[in-house]
Amino acid sequence: MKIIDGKALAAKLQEELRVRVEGMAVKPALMVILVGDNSASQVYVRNKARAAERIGIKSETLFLPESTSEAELLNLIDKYNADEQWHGILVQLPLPAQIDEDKVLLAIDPNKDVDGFHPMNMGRLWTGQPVMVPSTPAGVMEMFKAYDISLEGKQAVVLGRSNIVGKPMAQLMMDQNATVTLCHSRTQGLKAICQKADIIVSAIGQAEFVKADFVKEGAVVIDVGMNRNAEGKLCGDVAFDEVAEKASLITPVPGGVGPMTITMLMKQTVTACERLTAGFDNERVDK
Ligand SMILES: Nc1nc2c(c(=O)[nH]1)N[C@@H](CN(C=O)c1ccc(C(=O)N[C@@H](CCC(=O)O)C(=O)O)cc1)CN2
Repeated sequence: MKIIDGKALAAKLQEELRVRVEGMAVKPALMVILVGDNSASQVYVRNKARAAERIGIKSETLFLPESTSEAELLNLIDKYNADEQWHGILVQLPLPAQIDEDKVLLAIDPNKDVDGFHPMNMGRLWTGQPVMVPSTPAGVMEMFKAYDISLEGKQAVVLGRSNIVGKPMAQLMMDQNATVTLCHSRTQGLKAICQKADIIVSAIGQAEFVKADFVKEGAVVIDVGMNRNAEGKLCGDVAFDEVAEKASLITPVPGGVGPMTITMLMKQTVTACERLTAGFDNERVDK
């Protein structure tokens, strides 16, 4: 078994981005909006700001109170959509209950939607014209590339059907000619489906859900989960120690997919800047 080192790969890709940004006449700029006081989200936005700084991306984080109304947030998004100094706008999820997440994601200019969550960017991904791709699945694809994991003709299982991970993950793997089974909480015979998989990507959000008896000998196991176990320790969806004995390649948590998520967000911010400064417009299908 070999461990896929997301932290090392992220550092390498961030250094490549730093060099790319050094050569850009207009420096990319990212606006991050955090509503409320979710402690995990605070860690993530801080890590995004640090990564941006390392790469040479200008970034600002707007900390809004938990009581922020939907209208207030939508007004701010309109303001940053119109402000040419910002190439990327990101609203950290989850949002407080009074704010409709779908409305917020729809309000972000698709050209500045560095998270790739706008329905237009989702639709473009689904129809084979990706522009902005959700960072977590994009990060997993970079891991496949870096570790020479071919998806061609492989049986892949994705656990979890969220818009930000499961669905785009399945699409990206299909684009590389994998046969993908997208499983979820109502899937019957889930273990048997997993046992046939060459590649398992788990984003189900349950600590140690994927056990050794789910996994075929030699399978590749990617853990997107970010959970706390009974002792309050950060862990993924995969029972790492026992699954590692059967897998050919496996990602740890922490230090696996997480750092890649932030790196891919930075990459998309650089791309958004390049596209916007070159006058590309996502809403035109010919671009
Ligand atoms: N607007 C967005 N919101 C959320 C996204 C997203 O892509 N865009 N994804 C997640 C949170 N997330 C990024 O925002 C994220 C989660 C985890 C990590 C990470 O590096 N995890 C570390 C461990 C960190 C820790 O110690 O707690 C790791 O796995 O090594 C980065 C980004 C939901 N919201």
